[in-house]
Amino acid sequence: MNALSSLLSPLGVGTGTLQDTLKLVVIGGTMETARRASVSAWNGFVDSFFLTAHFSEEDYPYDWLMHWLSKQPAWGRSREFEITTRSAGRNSLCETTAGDLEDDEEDDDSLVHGRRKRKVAFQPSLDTTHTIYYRGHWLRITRGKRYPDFGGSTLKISVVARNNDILKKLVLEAKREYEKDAEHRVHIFLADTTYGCWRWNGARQKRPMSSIVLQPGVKDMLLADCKDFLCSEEWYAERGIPFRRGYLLHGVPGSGKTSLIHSLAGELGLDIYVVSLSSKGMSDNTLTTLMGHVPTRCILLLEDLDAAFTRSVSRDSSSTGTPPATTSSTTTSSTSTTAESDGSTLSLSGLLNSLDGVAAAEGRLLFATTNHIERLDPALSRPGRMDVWVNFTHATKWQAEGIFKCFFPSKSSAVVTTTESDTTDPSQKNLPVPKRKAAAHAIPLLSEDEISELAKRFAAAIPEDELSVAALQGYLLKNKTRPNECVDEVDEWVIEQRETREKLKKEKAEKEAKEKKEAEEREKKEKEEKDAKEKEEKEAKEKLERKEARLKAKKASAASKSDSLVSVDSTTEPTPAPATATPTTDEPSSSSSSESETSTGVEADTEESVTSEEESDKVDVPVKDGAKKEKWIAVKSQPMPAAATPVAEPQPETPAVEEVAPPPP
Ligand SMILES: Nc1ncnc2c1ncn2[C@@H]1O[C@H](COP(=O)(O)OP(=O)(O)OP(=O)(O)O)[C@@H](O)[C@H]1O
Repeated sequence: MNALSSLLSPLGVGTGTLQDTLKLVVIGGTMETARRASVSAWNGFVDSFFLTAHFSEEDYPYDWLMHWLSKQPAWGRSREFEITTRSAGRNSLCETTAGDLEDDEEDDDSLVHGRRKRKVAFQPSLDTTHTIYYRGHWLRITRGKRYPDFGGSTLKISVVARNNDILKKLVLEAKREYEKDAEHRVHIFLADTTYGCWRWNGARQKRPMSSIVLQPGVKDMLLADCKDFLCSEEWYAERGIPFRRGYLLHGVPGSGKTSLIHSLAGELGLDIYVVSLSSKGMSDNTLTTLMGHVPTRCILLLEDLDAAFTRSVSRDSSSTGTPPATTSSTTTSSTSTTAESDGSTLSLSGLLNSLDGVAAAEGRLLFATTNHIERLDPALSRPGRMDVWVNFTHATKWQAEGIFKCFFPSKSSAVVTTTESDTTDPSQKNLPVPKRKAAAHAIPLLSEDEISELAKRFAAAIPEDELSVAALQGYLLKNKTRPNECVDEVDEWVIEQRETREKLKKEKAEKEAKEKKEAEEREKKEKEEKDAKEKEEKEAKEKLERKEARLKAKKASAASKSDSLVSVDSTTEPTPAPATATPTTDEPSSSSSSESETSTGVEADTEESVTSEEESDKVDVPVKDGAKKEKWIAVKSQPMPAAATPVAEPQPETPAVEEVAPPPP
């Protein structure tokens, strides 16, 4: 210590200060170690005594528990919140929590500037733990993230208990409550082709069956068939028939196909899984994966089945899937290009396999809708895949009357709060339940007789099977507060509709004719261009061939020339010494050919050049002094036997390759 104090004395630090600092360090360290030890001991204790259950956002129990938790006051009293206006999970029911801001809002349905007020809700933050007392047990509940980067919530519930009975009770209770609250909603799931999974798209209010007006018996038949199917699993199993049922709803647009499916889903308490076959990235594999992940009891909806066929859904790689008569080459090429460009490689066989292949889910009700049944491949619509076919037509008079009664409930039905009414008319059975809150607009309530009378008059004015039910609905919506005027003006409206339809038809025909004309012109132009190109190519080819022929001829003539020279040299008398020096062997031909090329063209050139070369052995060459001399060519490189070439006697003045002057005549 003395040594230490002597060491520190020059620095001005006293021994006492140092000691105090050391003491603080030791005490602090000890305390931190003790804290960590106790935390880890507590965690060990928790791990050994607590039962822990994990719930993932992708599965239903998560929704049940989130819904249950949202009703627990302790969950709402959390001291760390996320404030959100968005739905956290697939169940919009779970976004409201106890203690949310809605308590202060008087009217949920009130509108601000024509928009519904946004609901603001508290949600306990991620990674915070809440303790809730439930049936004599303390539950420790933590909401966490499944993947730190990609999101996806999980729920962890721990409880001190000997067995997991308490957790089972909790999940069952949460499920019951959820189902009770979700009773009036239909959940919609959409196919995500990127990840090959289903995404929750929203929960819609159930649509009463009574609001769908179809020909008598159609709704009842469908409902009974679906119910019968859902409770016949054993019957199917005993007979070895795959437990699936398919319904094909086909017919004109706006006739209630989709609405009926929504309504049936509500009535049967099923969720709807919608897949669009023409969506981007749809392939055989994706579809098979999606179909394999459809839950057992649900409605699988393939909307606008025929639309898939305009996107080259083919049974094999070469066919388009559409009946041959309707397949134009242009359509095929354009559709296949589109399919390739957006990565859609769905084939009809892939679709069929996914519907009833080994991996296809059982227990689901398959509904397919189409506006063009004639475009469907028979394999797709055969019994076993589509067991029940329902045709939807334009509105009949019966439907017109029914829909009018739906829009203008009579005094007596307006006060009925249940969905059952005692009228004998099936279209009046299960009239839509009156809204909980009075509508902003005042609908004059007429007596039942008055409404019946008006409905009959309305139906009489509607032409049979000419206008869609959706169109009638549009007209009634426009006149929802004026039942009498609505009927008075309906004749006028029908005329208007006809005129509009005619106009649209005419415009469409004109547009089509214009497009056709343009297409023809384009085709003609393309053909002309193609012909011109072909002609050009042909000419170029011919020119090339002629050139090649000329070259060949040149070569041949050169060869024959040298041969003939050799033979001439060897047989003729020796030539006297040349008068003038001559250029090399090819000089005469090249000069004459170039001359002819410029003057007479290619053919003349070829002939002339050949002729000139042929004649070049012996040409009358005008000599300066006017005397005509014969032109002789000798090739130096040609070895000539000494005995046979007396003319080749080397002359001292004669160059090696030269034009020799023939002997004077
Ligand atoms: N038979 C009907 N009964 C009641 N409402 C109908 C009926 N038909 C059509 N509608 C109304 O018309 C609108 C369009 O109906 P929906 O979408 O069901 O027709 P769709 O046949 O599926 O048409 P698309 O073939 O174009 O998809 C909806 O708002 C629906 O309320």
